[in-house]
Amino acid sequence: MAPHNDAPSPSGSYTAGFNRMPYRPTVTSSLMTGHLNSMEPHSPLSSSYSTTSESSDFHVTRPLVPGVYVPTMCFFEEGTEDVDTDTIARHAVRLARAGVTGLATQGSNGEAVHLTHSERQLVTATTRKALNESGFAHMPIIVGCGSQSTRETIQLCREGWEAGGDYALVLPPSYYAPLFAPASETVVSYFTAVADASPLPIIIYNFPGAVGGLDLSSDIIVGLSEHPNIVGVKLTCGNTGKLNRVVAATRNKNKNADPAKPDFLVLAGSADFTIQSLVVGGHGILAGLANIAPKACIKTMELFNQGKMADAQAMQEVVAQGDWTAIQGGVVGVKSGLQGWMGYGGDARSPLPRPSGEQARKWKEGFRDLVLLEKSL
Ligand SMILES: N[C@@H](CC=O)C(=O)O
Repeated sequence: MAPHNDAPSPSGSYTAGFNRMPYRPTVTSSLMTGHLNSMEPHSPLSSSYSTTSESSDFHVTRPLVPGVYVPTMCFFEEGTEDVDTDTIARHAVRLARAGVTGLATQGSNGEAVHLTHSERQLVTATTRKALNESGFAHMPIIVGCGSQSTRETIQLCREGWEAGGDYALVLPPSYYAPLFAPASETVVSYFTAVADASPLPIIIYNFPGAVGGLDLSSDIIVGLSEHPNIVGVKLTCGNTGKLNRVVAATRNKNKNADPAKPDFLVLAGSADFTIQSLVVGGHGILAGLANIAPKACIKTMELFNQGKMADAQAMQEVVAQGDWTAIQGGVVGVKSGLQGWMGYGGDARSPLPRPSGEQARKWKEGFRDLVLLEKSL
């Protein structure tokens, strides 16, 4: 896939965390609502994180580096189901203080499908503001932007940018997948069109379970990685063979690349295969379980990186067992677990069910060993 014509020359002065040429589509949309304008999500960073780019259109981007990224939960007021900005802010700061590398709003745990466009912006802007005000202005926010049409996905990317996001996590559309042109053609043209137009660099989201089984191959992902505005992938498919192929094919695109800042970030999409993905060259995780146990997820990576394999494996076993509860319970079970152990979480938006007392006890119990480990760290 040829780089887009608008890609600037290699001499560009871009300073973000991936060692590639910057990509600067022109952004003309202005969808800020009153409450977002008053929050000024970008302003606290305008000096310390500005690039010296020739284009004022280009969004300031925080480095995308290896580590643990958390798709944050979205919280709602009891009764009204209005977005609970206080809890969203508090949760973001708790995760940041635990030491995670970045957050993702509107990932699979963020109930994006339950939110209006303006609510999505409110969640992202609230998260940005909370991080900025608590000393984590450097921390990147990835915004879930996948939608069923190319047009709406681009709009969500623009709105995510306006709300203070740094990267867009994009699922392929799936509702009309049986009508897609031969093999991968429609999916490739979708990601290319979105990447061409998005002010946010794109992270491909491969989660077959969320898109009717549509599973992007390593060939497709590696091909898309050539686009200057596609900078990473989250693989929730759990296929570490694919992860290995993608890492191998996207490593060293830039011969001067800093290994701490990979050109193309390859993340495991679930905490239950953290060290398995690190073994084959992965750069970390973007995993819902870190809402419950951020320190255990970080420690698992650290032990592996320190070469303490037996300890890393022992910790991975506890993490994988906890993740089984998260996988079975989904957003309902993770919120219930948070409520049971941390005293906040509440319910998912209707029509997702409220857990019964017995179910709540089951979700809490499923996280017991993991939470005890977390509290010991
Ligand atoms: N199990 C996944 C679900 C989505 O990717 C996660 O941990 O986030």
